[in-house]
Amino acid sequence: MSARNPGTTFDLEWISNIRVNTQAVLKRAQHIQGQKICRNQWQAAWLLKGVTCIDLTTLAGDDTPSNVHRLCLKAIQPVRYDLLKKMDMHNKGVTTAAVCVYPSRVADAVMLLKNSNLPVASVATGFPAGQTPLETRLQEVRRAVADGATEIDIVINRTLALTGQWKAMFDEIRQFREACGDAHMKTILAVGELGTFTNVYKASMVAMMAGSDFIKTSTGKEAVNATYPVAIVMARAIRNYFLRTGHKVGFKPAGGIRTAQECLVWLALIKEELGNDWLSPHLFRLGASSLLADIERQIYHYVTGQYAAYNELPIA
Ligand SMILES: O=C[C@H](O)COP(=O)(O)O
Repeated sequence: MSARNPGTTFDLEWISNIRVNTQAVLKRAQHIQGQKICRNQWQAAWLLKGVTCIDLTTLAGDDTPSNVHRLCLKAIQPVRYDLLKKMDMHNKGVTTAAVCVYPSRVADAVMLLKNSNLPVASVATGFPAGQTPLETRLQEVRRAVADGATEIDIVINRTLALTGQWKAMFDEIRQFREACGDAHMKTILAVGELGTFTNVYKASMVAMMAGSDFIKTSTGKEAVNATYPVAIVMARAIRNYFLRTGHKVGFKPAGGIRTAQECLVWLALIKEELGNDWLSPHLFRLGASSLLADIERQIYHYVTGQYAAYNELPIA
């Protein structure tokens, strides 16, 4: 993780005159999606970079110690040994960036990962809706930290954002930040529920002023989750926050990211909008529960060159 973001005092001026140019954002997103991301020979290497940035996630009602156990084993060895060997990466300790679970499963994950360097991230603050009393949300953060989570993914209070109560939102996030103690805090904006790009920009800036170490798009439970236009808006807020304060805040798209191709687009977007410094797990995470399988499949194709022959297609 990057150096902690100490935050600033609340500065209304930073957000009061913001009007995001929707057309310009959409055009930029189209450009990034439409371009050829990288040459074929580099795809496996980029995908491996993507793997190291994944917060491997399970956030389901039927989570149990055993599926968290499997998740942790996968996080420790996300890509088959023979594939890593072909890429000469078998001795490099390739893992995902972290695992991400509900607070009740933190202790299971911590126990499984105690001999690895892998951090356990916990969602908290009434994830996904955040509609519980403030004291309950704070208590949930403290409990997850006490159980061993070193990263906390909080959700913002969308009611405050949608009613323009930015100072109140700042104050809440500040309290979450204090409750996190030494744990890093990722702040989930739930962008699909914020209505406008302008609100997304303002919420990003308020979250960073309040001391978030990362800003994250979505819980994965909203109708609309991580999209490229919204990511451009958040990346520009991160850039402006850096220019004003000198602090680099990380970015985590999450929700609905399923394919290797999407992973490559996300890496390209980060490289173009924020630069190479952000292309590391310290400043970039992909929150995903079902992305790894496709990445592993694509890496297999690229490093072995073994595509199924046409006459092997099961269409008899
Ligand atoms: O924070 C991570 C998200 O909840 C994961 O969403 P997903 O299950 O759509 O990959």
